[in-house]
Amino acid sequence: NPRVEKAFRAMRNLGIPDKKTKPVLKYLLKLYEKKWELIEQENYRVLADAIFENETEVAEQKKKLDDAEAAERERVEQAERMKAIEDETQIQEEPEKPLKRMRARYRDDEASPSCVSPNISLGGSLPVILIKPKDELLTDDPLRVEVPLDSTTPDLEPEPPVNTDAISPTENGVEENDNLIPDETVHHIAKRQESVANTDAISPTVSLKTGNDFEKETETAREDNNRLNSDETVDVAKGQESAVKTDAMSPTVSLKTRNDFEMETETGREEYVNVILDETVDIAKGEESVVISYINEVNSELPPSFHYIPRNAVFQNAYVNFSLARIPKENCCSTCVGNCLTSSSPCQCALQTGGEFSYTSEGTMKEDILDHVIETNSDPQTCHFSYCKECPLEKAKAKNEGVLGTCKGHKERSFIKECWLKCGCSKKCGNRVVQRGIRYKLQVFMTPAGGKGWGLRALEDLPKGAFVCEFVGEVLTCKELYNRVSQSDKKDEYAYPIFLDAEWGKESELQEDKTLCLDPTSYGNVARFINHRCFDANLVEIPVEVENPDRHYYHVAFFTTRKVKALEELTRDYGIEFDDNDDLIKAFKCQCGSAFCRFTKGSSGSRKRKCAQT
Ligand SMILES: C[S@@+](CC[C@H](N)C(=O)[O-])C[C@H]1O[C@@H](n2cnc3c(N)ncnc32)[C@H](O)[C@@H]1O
Repeated sequence: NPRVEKAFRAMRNLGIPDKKTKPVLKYLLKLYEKKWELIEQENYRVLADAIFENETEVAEQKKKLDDAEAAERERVEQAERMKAIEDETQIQEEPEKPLKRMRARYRDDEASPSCVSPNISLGGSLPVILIKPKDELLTDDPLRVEVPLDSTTPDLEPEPPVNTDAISPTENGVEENDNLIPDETVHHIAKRQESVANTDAISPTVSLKTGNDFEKETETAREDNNRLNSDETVDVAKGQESAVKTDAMSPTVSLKTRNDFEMETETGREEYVNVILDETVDIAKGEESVVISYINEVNSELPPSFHYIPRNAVFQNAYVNFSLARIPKENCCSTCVGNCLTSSSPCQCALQTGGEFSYTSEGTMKEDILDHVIETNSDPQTCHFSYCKECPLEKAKAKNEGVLGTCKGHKERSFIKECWLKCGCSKKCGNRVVQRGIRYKLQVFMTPAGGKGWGLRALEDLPKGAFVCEFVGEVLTCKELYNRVSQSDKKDEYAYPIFLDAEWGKESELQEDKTLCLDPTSYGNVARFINHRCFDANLVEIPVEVENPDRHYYHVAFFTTRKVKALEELTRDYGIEFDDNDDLIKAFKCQCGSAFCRFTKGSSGSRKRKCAQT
């Protein structure tokens, strides 16, 4: 059946192996009474969501069953111990004769054959514990019954045999390479527990609905995600606690609860159990609110080793000081309640950015603000630069080269100012987007052969102005970065750092510990996989002020410059100049494919480079 094959192919493209797709597809076909169009719409979204949700639910059930098994084993062992004690005690309670016999035996062996104290009395009535045969069910949970998939769902449309050659290399990679991984601390393969913890936030109580209901629900959940819930005002934690998780919850539909399943056919249960057995791969090791999978359909390479961190971490000498005292009153909206975006007049935080919030109520960046940033990036004439008297970058280079070069200029940037701790609003306030973390499903994937190595893409369509992820790494001083890179024998493998240089040129005396950059090479997040594209990249980096009014340190966030389709590679302009041999990290041979590629056309000067850096 070509429709079955198409569905498998669509799921493979999302990194979902056929063996996971098969049971859920069967289930949905049955549920939707073979109305394929409900499954096929939005590029098989119902199917993909059901697989993701099913995995979580099933993993939880598996854990419960494992716990029940362990408890049962413990009960059995306890029963055996009690039985042994009872036997011993009965011996002691026998009349004189056997007791004497025992004494005589002790004397002979000069050691007690038993550790039972003569004082122990069990009162004669031990509980009766039935020991079940080993292969019997240890719980009465029908989900334990594992039946081969092939014997299920007689009413599924006939399928063509699955081509095992075409099975996703991810699946093979996981199974075959799992035990080759030497270090548990690296991110390669998240263990099942991590994925369970990570998807905790997904409600198991939502049932699958038919087509329209499903769409409505998805839509509503997405809106809920982005809009303020009016009840927040009564939430003492202002949504900072569990809401952090639910915030980021994927607005999709879960498979049924166990009870629902019990009411289903035998088939439903069998499929449910079979999905348990698959490992989930999460590059983020459960650190994000969404699972970040990886897939390699090109070769057998695994993603590079690094420590996944969801937030920046200071390496050593960088001066990054967050304290409530350092945030002046006028930099926060302490009297606000709920959602600042819905207030009739701009709050203090909005006043920091000209009285206007940067975000829409849907959680995307406002189009005019975004367009302005994109325009200034692409048009060198509109860029404004400030120049350092003694540029920290040049000073750091001079340590190696002995000559102090002149500052090439630092672009003046438009900042986003988000609400933070000292603000009165809720965590769900519409002016808190970047700090709530990744919410779209992302995937690390191997770009086509001979290309750019690993890249990043989304598994769902993204609107224009969507926040994709932050650029997270170690916070280093320029000096530390230069020392680190110049001493490294793997200069080519450096993930491009970002300099937090928005204020550098404005200060006459810039302290060394305040000239900062972010290096994601060893400690970073998913942004370290974003490849470069000259000028017309679909992501733009925007500085975000969150917890610190001091612009020596800020966050760097990536937003989409236009609508981006699911599976399209996400790219950013690194701002490198390909003919600049002066750079510490050597430029690569650019394969971005852009009509404006600076590598193929020859680099056109430092101003363009600085513009592209945002
Ligand atoms: C920040 S990493 C991006 C992730 C990287 N592709 C990987 O496999 O880990 C930067 C490296 O990716 C490669 N890269 C990024 N953009 C590229 C492009 N447009 N053309 C060729 N290689 C690129 C270069 O090797 C570069 O040093």
